[in-house]
Amino acid sequence: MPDLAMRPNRVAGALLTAIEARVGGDLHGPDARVTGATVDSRGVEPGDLFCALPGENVHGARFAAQAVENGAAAILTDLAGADECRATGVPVLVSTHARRSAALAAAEIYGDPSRDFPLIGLTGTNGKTTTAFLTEGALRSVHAKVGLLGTVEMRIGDEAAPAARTTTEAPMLQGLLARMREAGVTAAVAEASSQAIALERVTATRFAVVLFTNLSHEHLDFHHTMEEYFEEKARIFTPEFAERAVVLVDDEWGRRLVDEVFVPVETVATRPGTPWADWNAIDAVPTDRGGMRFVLVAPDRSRHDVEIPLPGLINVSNATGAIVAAHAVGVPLEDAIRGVETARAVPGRTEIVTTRDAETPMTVVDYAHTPDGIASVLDAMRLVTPGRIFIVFGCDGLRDDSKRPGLGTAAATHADVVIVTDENPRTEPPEHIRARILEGVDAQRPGRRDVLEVFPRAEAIAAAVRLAGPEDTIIATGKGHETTQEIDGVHHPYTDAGAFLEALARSREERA
Ligand SMILES: CC(=O)N[C@H]1[C@@H](OP(=O)(O)OP(=O)(O)OC[C@H]2O[C@@H](n3ccc(=O)[nH]c3=O)[C@H](O)[C@@H]2O)O[C@H](CO)[C@@H](O)[C@@H]1O[C@H](C)C(=O)N[C@@H](C)C(=O)N[C@H](CCC(=O)O)C(=O)O
Ligand SMILES: Nc1ncnc2c1ncn2[C@@H]1O[C@H](COP(=O)(O)OP(=O)(O)OP(=O)(O)O)[C@@H](O)[C@H]1O
Repeated sequence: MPDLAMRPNRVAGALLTAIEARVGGDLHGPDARVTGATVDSRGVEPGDLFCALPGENVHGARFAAQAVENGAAAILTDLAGADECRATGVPVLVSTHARRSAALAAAEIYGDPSRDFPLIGLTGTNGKTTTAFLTEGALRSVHAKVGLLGTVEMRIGDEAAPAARTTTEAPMLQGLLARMREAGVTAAVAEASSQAIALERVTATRFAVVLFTNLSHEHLDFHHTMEEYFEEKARIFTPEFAERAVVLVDDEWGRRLVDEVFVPVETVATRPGTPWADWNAIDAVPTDRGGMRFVLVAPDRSRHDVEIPLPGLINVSNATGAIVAAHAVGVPLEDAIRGVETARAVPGRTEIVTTRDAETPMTVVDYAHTPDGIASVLDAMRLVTPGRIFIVFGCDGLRDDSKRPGLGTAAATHADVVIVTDENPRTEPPEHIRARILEGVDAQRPGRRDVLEVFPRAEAIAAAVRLAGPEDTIIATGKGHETTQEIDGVHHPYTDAGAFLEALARSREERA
């Protein structure tokens, strides 16, 4: 797979006075042309505007001198960073809203690339990455070169790079979009996390369509309340960001969003019991290949058969959202359906590691890390499991502590055998994280029947493999596509798929 160039090769750039006019800050120093933008001094290229932003640990202005040494032609910062940046001698643009200004400046420098091809934005608690891959498939059915930006990877046609975060910082996002335009991309899809919206990473980005998947408990360490979390997501359903919207109305938040959307909106219902919407996915049943078959009813009441290789109603929702969003940017409906049916597999999301045979269970790697995600994926696996469902999971350290009991309750409610283990504890004591999850397990299953606490994680997977029979399914959730486990600041090489394969090989040897 060829490496991905993160920026365009040719950039006209922008004058600082033009940027000042757009962002509304104060320019100190002479006018100059800047030809790129970055928030990280280590990634500065000659001619860049270095955006020195306040961080959680340190102010970016601390790195102003290093940025200038690396070739930064000018700096954008806030009042707190102004003196340190001005001491470097390059022109400094000071803005009271530096994050927002950085996004607007980057869009100006790269020539507002999101206006030059249809970009679909996806937001919601669960299903963004899966829907992004499915949407990419739908777009590919008629577009020769498609872009994708999300949690797993950033991709332009056949070139790709692993992604560090769901939604990258605005200057990199604008650079990537400009690179897409230069490379001949004619349609793209991008995940927009709620944190990214709050941190202005998608500001100055124009979405032809924004899609809302669902909302449930997540990131409340950052957003504090569900109300605030919802309001943040709702921000991109306005003319500042979007031309039109597609909203899944399976949950109360989607139904509420429809009333607050300020752009033309199409509604989508994908679950039994959801009131009839513009688009409806009905009669969903599992296929004997482990996927789902359903009927999509279009607004003109025409009926379309859809068959996807992914399990459960969650993926019926994801596939339907992808089809409707792609259709909204001009992909003919039948092409969008065929494209979703044959989309690239999504790494680490309901990904089957081994199918069941006469002796061993089916093993699955997944990325559910919210209570709703765990409940939903276990329900999805139930449809393809004649026996018991084992779940192996933990929770990341230094993230939303309040969701941990909810994870435990969801697992104890929807799985048969619950194995609590470690995920990426980071610098938190792992036993504290496990204890918080077990509080929720106990609320649902006070006697702890079929509940185990096993660590390290590979041992937990091995324990599940020892206990499960051929009719059973073992699902390890929370790490998905990740290739390391972060413990005490060290990233240890580790994959759940590798742990499964090793444990299965060992159990085969023991039986032989
Ligand atoms: C809260 C948040 O957004 N944090 C991001 C922020 O980190 P920070 O504020 O701690 O940065 P810092 O270390 O204090 O540094 C301050 C500034 O100095 C700069 N710097 C730092 C060192 C240096 O040598 N040179 C330099 O210029 C940094 O680029 C930064 O701009 O700036 C860093 C550099 O851009 C990001 O890596 C970091 O994201 C962290 C990793 C993160 O976890 N972010 C989460 C909240 C996040 O964005 N998650 C969402 C949602 C995921 C989901 O869908 O579930 C996402 O979109 O991924
Ligand atoms: N529509 C859905 N509703 C609820 N849960 C879902 C849905 N789609 C997927 N999931 C579950 O959530 C997990 C994460 O899915 P996915 O990566 O597609 O979502 P995401 O929104 O991109 O999350 P993140 O940004 O954290 O990666 C999946 O592994 C699956 O267990």
